[in-house]
Amino acid sequence: MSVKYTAFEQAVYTGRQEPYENTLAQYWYQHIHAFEQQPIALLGFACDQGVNRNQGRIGAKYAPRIIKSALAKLPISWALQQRYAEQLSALVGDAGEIHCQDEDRIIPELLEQAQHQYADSIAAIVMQNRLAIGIGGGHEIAWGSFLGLHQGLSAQHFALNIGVINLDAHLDLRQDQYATSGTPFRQIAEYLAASSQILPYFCIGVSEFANTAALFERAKALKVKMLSDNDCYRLTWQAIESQILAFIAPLDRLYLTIDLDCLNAGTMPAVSAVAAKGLPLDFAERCISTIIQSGKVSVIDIAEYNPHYDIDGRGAKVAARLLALILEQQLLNGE
Ligand SMILES: N=CN[C@@H](CCC(=O)O)C(=O)O
Ligand SMILES: [Mn+2]
Ligand SMILES: [Mn+2]
Repeated sequence: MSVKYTAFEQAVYTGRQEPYENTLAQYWYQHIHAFEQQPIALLGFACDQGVNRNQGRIGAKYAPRIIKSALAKLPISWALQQRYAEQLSALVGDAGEIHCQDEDRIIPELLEQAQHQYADSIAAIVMQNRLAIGIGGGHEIAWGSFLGLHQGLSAQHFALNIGVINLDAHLDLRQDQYATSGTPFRQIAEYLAASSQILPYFCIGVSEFANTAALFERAKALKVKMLSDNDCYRLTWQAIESQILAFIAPLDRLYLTIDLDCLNAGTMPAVSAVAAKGLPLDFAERCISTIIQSGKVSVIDIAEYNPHYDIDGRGAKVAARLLALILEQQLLNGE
């Protein structure tokens, strides 16, 4: 029962062999290597402790390896190849995984240790001015991602007006006896409140049927900006985009976190808390593209994929597609 670090594993990155194709037949597995100086770093957070403490269905600790392996098999777009030509292998690095080795039991302090170790690695990436992409694990990854970003920016004395955008059916503002996958944004808000700062927090996709009135009351007290799952279906994209842009405008930096249970269950069956309604994948992708195009995103994570509940690997494909979209948007940004 301890926290363990494992480095980049070449064996995760395999895919089709196409020796008879032309040179445009390129896949991510051919171009992701150990993290050194690449502009984007992937960091796994293999952890079930947060979901277990939150009375959920465990299994998310297996996610980082499976999601990386699914990403490995996706092709690299024409646009990226045109832009980067011979440099494709210098774009994305794998910084390994932090494992919260909890043996499926609730263990005091172990999650906290894992979150701090993960945060330190995120901070190191942020200090190199690279984009850090965390792959959970449950949504307890969010406390580590934010802490890492905050520490990384503080160490460089950079502006700390950091906003959080969370694509999620849940507010994750729970009050509990300890940190869980349901508490990260309350933890962040309290951390900032200790230095009299307010957390700019925008939750997109929040469901009235998946959060108690106590949570909505806390969200109101913390001035959380929300778009409900119904809003996401019923408002025009123009109205939603303008809300996202208005939220981002006054901020210096952004932390984007994607809880996969924001998606409809057909698209994303592989989560602890399956959505009864859930957002369309296209909507989530539009939001993600708009947010990345702001150029302010320093840390992104994807949380809650649980392979135990996947159907024919479709959840892994969706998670990998979102990751590939993030890589593409970030790398083509500023064109
Ligand atoms: N990551 C957090 N998730 C949800 C889980 C809800 C559930 O298990 O039903 C939350 O705490 O609200
Ligand atoms: Mn959720
Ligand atoms: Mn969540």
